[in-house]
Amino acid sequence: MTRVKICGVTDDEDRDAVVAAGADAVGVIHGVPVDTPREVDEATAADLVDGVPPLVTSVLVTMPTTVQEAVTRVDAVEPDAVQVHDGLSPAELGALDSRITQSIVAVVSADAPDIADYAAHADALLVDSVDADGGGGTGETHDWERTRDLVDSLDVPVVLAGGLTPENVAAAVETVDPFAVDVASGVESEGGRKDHDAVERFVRNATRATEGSA
Ligand SMILES: O=C(O)c1ccccc1N[C@@H]1O[C@H](COP(=O)(O)O)[C@@H](O)[C@H]1O
Repeated sequence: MTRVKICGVTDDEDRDAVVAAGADAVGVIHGVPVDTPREVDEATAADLVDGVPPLVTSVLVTMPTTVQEAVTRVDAVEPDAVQVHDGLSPAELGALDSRITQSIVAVVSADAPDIADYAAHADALLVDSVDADGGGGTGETHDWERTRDLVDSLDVPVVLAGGLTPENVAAAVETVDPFAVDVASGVESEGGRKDHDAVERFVRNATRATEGSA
């Protein structure tokens, strides 16, 4: 069954709507050196994570430049998992793993040369359409067939992200058969605000596609 993560909530109302829609995971973005309306400050990130109920996974999405920076953010926000975009090498992810109890989701571009190295040092891989600054939230899709190959060849869970919407998520699930799908800008009414109807449709369409392929 393909799970669903909705990323980039910025207030309690959107977080609660994402949970009510049936998402498996909620992403909070903090500590990213890119210009995005979805980033929140440390205190807001910690409050949003604190309000995620049991049995739903809270994910801190961040772009640290050092292991210590990642540890400091994880300790402050206390998520269930940390999603690391850019900045850390596979070996540094291994070092991070020894210093935190949270699961690590490593973000890679579908055409990166060192995907297997990241897979060896992470609990899951998130394959995204990464921009020139290493950030996500691009709203762009990538070659889903390449990600399907990763699903078939790697042992770690693979999360599909990049340009997903309520309209294309069913086709994405059918093509890639990922462990989970992840969306940020594709379910917004404006930058940083979730469209609750779109969130519900995204979760429903991803779930129905999963049931159809079972
Ligand atoms: O969403 C952002 O602004 C962002 C900024 C920096 C790093 C990661 C970010 N988001 C992640 O990118 C994926 C894909 O986003 P989209 O659906 O294409 O808009 C998103 O799921 C976040 O995990």
